[in-house]
Amino acid sequence: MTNDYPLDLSNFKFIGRRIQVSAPGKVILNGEHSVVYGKLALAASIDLRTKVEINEIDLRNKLVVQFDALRLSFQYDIQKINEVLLNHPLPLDSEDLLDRVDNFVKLTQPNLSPTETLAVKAFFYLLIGILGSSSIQLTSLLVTASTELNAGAGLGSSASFTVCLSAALLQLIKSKTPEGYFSIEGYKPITGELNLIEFNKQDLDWICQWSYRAEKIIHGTPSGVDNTVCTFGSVVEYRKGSLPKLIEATCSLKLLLINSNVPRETKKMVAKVAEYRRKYPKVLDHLLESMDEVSTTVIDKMSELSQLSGTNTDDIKKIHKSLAELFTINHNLLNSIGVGHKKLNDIVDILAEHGLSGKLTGGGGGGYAICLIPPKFDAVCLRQAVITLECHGFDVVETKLGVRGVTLDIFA
Ligand SMILES: Nc1ncnc2c1ncn2[C@@H]1O[C@H](COP(=O)(O)OP(=O)(O)O)[C@@H](O)[C@H]1O
Ligand SMILES: C[C@@](O)(CCOP(=O)(O)O)CC(=O)O
Repeated sequence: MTNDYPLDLSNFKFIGRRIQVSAPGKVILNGEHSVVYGKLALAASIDLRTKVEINEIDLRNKLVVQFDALRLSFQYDIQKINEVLLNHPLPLDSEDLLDRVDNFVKLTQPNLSPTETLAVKAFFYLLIGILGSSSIQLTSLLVTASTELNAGAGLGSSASFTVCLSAALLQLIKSKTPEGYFSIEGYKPITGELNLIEFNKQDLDWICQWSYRAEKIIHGTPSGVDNTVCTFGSVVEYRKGSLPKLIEATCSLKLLLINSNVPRETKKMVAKVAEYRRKYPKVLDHLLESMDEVSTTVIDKMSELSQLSGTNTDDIKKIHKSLAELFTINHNLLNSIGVGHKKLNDIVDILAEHGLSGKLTGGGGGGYAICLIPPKFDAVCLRQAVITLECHGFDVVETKLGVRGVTLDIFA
């Protein structure tokens, strides 16, 4: 199969449903990697989004797909997909579905790069699992994904992508089966009034669950924090197996996102920590436990911060100093478990020279670092820090935290 990127989208005539959804990326403020082992993490959505569109098109018997972030386009005959993947539908939680998709992608697109393969597998897994759990037939579709996030850099691009795909496919089946029932046994019916204007709590729970399953393909053993934040948005206290808790206070925090421009893959970094833990279980468990303590202390400090009024300037300063120190401790702990990088340390050093504190975020080994900007921080000094970082080849953007989760932006 050839890569036809970029497709001339004006060649397609839209004839039926038009669905566009978007979901934010995320930053982990504290607790990356330790969260995989059941420790506490604090994460927040950011103001950079992924967008997925599904359009029914006037092109007989074709599924056309384009992923801008990977500069990848491909087309399939629907008949082939039906024969191999959909004729005997399997629910999303079936191991056999994963094997079926694996073989299908290997056979039909053997020349994809490893990153492309992961994205294409996640796509087919969701498409087949979700459509296969409903009574609707696959019709000719154009599916496009684009993003403001740098993929594979620690800002949750993969979760943002799988959340959007899950949401767009859910909207498709909701709009085509107004009775709102999945047809496969074992799937609970969507109950309550059918709402085609926005996603309700029950929809969001499905989207979150499905994207978690697809994240497993891309990540290996995801903790679930990324898909939770990308689905629900906000600032979230997250521990695997417990209900996520929203934290309001941190929404006013400002953050710099600094791209080290060093490529890496989350899956490999998570595997590296697992290997360290296998070799040195006691050492690693103590380090992971310390990360848990860091997250707990940060959450306590943020809750103290939310109780102070704007006039307690000394107390506010003191808490921000503690948050900065805890960021540094967290960064050093992440270095100790093997997910640091020299460039990330350079970023943290440059920030420190300007009176700021930073840490790596997400999978590490490259990708992004983050820096909390204390309130009333000297604007000239902040500008200087940004200029110095840029002179060293790092890209810097300021972002808002705690934005909305997945949204239905167009439905026609
Ligand atoms: N917008 C997108 N379109 C297609 N695939 C994507 C997109 N965003 C992420 N991916 C997939 O997710 C992988 C990156 O995941 P990961 O290494 O976890 O990084 P991140 O920290 O950005 O989530 C990419 O290599 C690709 O396979
Ligand atoms: C390392 C980890 O804690 C976060 C990964 O974040 P990202 O995919 O690199 O954005 C893994 C996880 O929580 O699943």
